[in-house]
Amino acid sequence: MFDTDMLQHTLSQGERMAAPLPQRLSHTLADGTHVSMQWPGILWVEPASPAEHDVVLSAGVHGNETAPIELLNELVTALLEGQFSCRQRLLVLFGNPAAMCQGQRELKLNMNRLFCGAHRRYEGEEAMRAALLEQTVEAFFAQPDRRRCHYDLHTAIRDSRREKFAVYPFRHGRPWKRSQLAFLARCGVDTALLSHAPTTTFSYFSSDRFDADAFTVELGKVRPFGQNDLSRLAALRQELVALLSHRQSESSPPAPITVFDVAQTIIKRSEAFRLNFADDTANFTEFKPGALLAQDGELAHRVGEQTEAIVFPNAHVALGQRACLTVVPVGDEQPFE
Ligand SMILES: O=C(O)CCC(=O)N[C@@H](CCC(=O)O)C(=O)O
Ligand SMILES: [Zn+2]
Repeated sequence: MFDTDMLQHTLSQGERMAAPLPQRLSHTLADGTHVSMQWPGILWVEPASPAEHDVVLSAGVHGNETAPIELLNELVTALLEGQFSCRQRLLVLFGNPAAMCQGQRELKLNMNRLFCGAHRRYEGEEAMRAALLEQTVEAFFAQPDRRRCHYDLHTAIRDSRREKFAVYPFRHGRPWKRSQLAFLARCGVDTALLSHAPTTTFSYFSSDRFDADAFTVELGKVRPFGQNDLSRLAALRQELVALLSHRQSESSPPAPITVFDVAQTIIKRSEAFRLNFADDTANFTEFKPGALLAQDGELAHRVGEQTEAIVFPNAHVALGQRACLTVVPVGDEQPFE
C-alpha cells in the first residue's frame, strides 16, 4: 500500500535524506498513472499518456517553511486518492527533510545556495541532498521537446507588504514570459521580481540548465507545521490542479501582476555587517534615495538615485551570502514575450 501522507512518510525517515528508502514504493492508480518513491520526500508521477508539461513542485528547501509543504502534501494525497487525474508528468520534492524534522530553516547550510554544483564545495547531509535533488531533476527533465516548469515554494521570514511574490531567475537575455506572470497572478501571486544575475538557487538551476519556466514563489510568512491557514493558498491549489489535470483555468482573468527589477544584491562581507533598520521592518518597505541600508565595516550600502524597497533582509546569513535585495519598479527596457 502506498502511503497517501507523503509528509508523514518523509518525516518518519528522520534525518536520512540522502540515502534511498529501504524499499522502493511503487503503485499504479486506477487511471493508469504510475507513482513511485525511491528516496525520502521525492515522488515521481508518470501518467499513462502524459500531456505536454513536465512539472516540478518543490517545498521544504528551507525546513521551517511549512505552508507550501502542507499544500503539496494535501495535493499529493488528493492525487493518490483519485480526487483528480494527473495528466502531466510530475515530480514532487520536499527539499530538506532533516531540517523539516527539526522545524529549522537549515541544519548547517542554506540549501537554496547549493545548486548549480555549489554543493561540491561542501560536505554533509544538505550538500548530498542538494546533489541528489539536482540529479533527480536532471533525470526528470531528460525527455526532449517537453514544456518544463518548476515552482519552488517558500515562505518568508518577515512580514511582507506584498504577501505573495515570485522571484523570476535571471534569463541571460531570454525574454521574460507574460504567460508565466499571468499564471502566477491566477495563483494569487501578484508581484514578481526580475533577477539580473546568476545565483545558486534551485529555481535558477532549473531555469538555467533545463530552460524550465522556474520561479521561487514566496507564499506568506514562516509558521510551524499545523499553524498555517491553507485557505490563503486556495487559488494556487486550484491553478496547480488545473495545470496537472490539463484543464483550462476556471478563474477569471487576474489583476495585472506588479513587476519589480532587482536593483541591488547586498552581500555580507564581514561579521561587522549590520542592517540600518529595525528587525521587524517588513519586506517591500521603501527607502528614499541615499538612505543608509546597511553598514559592513567601512562599506556603506545606500539606496541609489530612486526610491528602493527592501526584500529578504537578513544580517545573520553566512559570509559571502546575500543579506538583502532591493527592488525598483520595472524599467521599460525589459524584454517580455
Ligand atoms: O524571508 C527571507 O529572508 C528568505 C525567504 C527565502 O527563503 N527566500 C529565498 C529566495 C530565493 C531566490 O532569490 O530565488 C531564499 O533566500 O533562498
Ligand atoms: Zn525559503
